[in-house]
Amino acid sequence: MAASAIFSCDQIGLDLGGRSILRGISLDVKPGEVLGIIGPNGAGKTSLFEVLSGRISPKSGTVAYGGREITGLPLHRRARLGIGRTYQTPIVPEDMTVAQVLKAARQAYRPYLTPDDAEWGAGLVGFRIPGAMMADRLDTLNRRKLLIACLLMRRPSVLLMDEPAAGLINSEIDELDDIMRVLAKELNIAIVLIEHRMELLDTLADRVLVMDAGETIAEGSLAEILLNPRVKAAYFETDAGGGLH
Ligand SMILES: Nc1ncnc2c1ncn2[C@@H]1O[C@H](COP(=O)(O)OP(=O)(O)OP(=O)(O)O)[C@@H](O)[C@H]1O
Repeated sequence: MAASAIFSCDQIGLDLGGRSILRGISLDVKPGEVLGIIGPNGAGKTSLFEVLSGRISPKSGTVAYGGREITGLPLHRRARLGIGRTYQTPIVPEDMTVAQVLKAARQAYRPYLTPDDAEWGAGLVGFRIPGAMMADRLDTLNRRKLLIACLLMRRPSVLLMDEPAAGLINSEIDELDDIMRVLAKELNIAIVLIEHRMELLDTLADRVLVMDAGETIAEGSLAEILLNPRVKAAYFETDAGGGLH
């Protein structure tokens, strides 16, 4: 792990359903840095997030946060350390108002947070929906904003974001892009971002890691990885099937 990294994994191996899903995946991210992860469908990106967030234990390898090994720590304990995760589909509770969701997040665990904390989190993502609105009536962008606000009020130092732009139109993606830049560059949050939109990675990612079939095939700036022959092969060979994801 690089000396200044806040979060890292080393040589992660994972088997699921008797199949090898991840082999030898290592990465690290520094405060304020955005690390993009791309790769074709089935490359193992989401499985890697399962391991990084603590939902699944790897077969081999380690995960570390702030210089401390946390491989055996479950999801809720990692959240308390300051590692937040967002999912591809922004699922919000069906029977709660926006205010109730924010309150539940404030009181999910100690220390309980104040309404000011929640307001701060909501303000950072520009979430301006009245508290009385039912959360399941929100559009995709506002669902994402609400869920990110719930994480931000805890002042996380690492965010694992799985395709946060999925289901958004271009103007919304631009807004999200601005929000993420503020989180990384002004709040100094380390962000690991699964994203297949090159435009978003181009403006946001400091480095990009490319996965294919459970392995890392390239890592570097977006310009560098696009010139990499293995990346080109993975990109063009899978293009008919949807390209990089
Ligand atoms: N619970 C599971 N049991 C068995 N195999 C699984 C399980 N979860 C995922 N896989 C397999 O692991 C491989 C990696 O899947 P994963 O969803 O991590 O890839 P991905 O890169 O996120 O793909 P996508 O871009 O389509 O989301 C796939 O072949 C998938 O079928």
